[in-house]
Amino acid sequence: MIELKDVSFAYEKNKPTLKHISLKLGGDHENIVGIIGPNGSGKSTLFLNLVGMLKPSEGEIIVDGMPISYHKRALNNLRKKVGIVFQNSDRQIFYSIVQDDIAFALHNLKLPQEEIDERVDRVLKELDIEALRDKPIQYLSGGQKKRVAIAGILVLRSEWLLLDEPTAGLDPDGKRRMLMLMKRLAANGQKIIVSSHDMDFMYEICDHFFILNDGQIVKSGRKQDVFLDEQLLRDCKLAQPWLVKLHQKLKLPLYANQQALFEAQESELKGGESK
Ligand SMILES: Nc1ncnc2c1ncn2[C@@H]1O[C@H](COP(=O)(O)OP(=O)(O)OP(=O)(O)O)[C@@H](O)[C@H]1O
Repeated sequence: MIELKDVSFAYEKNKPTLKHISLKLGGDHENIVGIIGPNGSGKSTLFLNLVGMLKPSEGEIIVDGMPISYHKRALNNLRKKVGIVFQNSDRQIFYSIVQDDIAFALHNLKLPQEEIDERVDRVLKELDIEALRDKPIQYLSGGQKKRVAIAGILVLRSEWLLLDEPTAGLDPDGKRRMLMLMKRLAANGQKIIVSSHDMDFMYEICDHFFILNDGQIVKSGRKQDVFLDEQLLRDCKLAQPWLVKLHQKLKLPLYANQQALFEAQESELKGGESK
């Protein structure tokens, strides 16, 4: 469980970017938590506070019952628990060849070579990037770099995975793969915190949401709690997912994902045919 207690953060004195945030992450049935909010609302700043790269100006962050300690060794231990994939993949790629980059943090942890090889092999397969194994990173596309950056964090097998805009720059197939990967990880018990401006993606993947606006949490809850309030979404410059629009404008049931909608329509069509 990660708990924020009255956390504020300011890059510049007296101009807080995060304002008195109190929340709990990692409750039952909340494997994938979404942080949504307009540009500049503080999502990335919140993520950097969660991994100890920024320190709250006020309040504290408690991970598994212990307040984050900002000493070097404590922060190294925290990174084993909470991994982050930045919005900009270049920020976390250090080595020139894909497999060396993915193995980098594992060498730092001084794991035996055999285990490093096994973990790297597995993650290359999982992300379907085995063909990139020996490629120089400078020749990869943006979407490929994103997958390498994610691989470099997944190998650490941290309990928490923070994904800042994981679908930015991905084509529709890349987005679909990301969705499947996150579902697979969550089904295996991985706790994920994700932020994205793609509301259809977030609606489908997240179990629980926090809306951040101007550094404050203005709403939290499940899909139906946060996405049915049109006025709130407008105030926070957020789009309504298409499944929510179908529900509100066409009075269809509120489907959790497009598969549920298609299955329901299909069985209705079949029912009509058999009459
Ligand atoms: N290193 C920094 N120094 C000073 N101000 C910063 C710094 N990084 C971010 N900010 C400011 O903090 C505010 C929140 O930025 P942040 O990147 O956390 O927002 P965000 O919600 O992630 O935005 P986006 O959706 O555009 O990624 C913005 O006003 C931004 O200009």
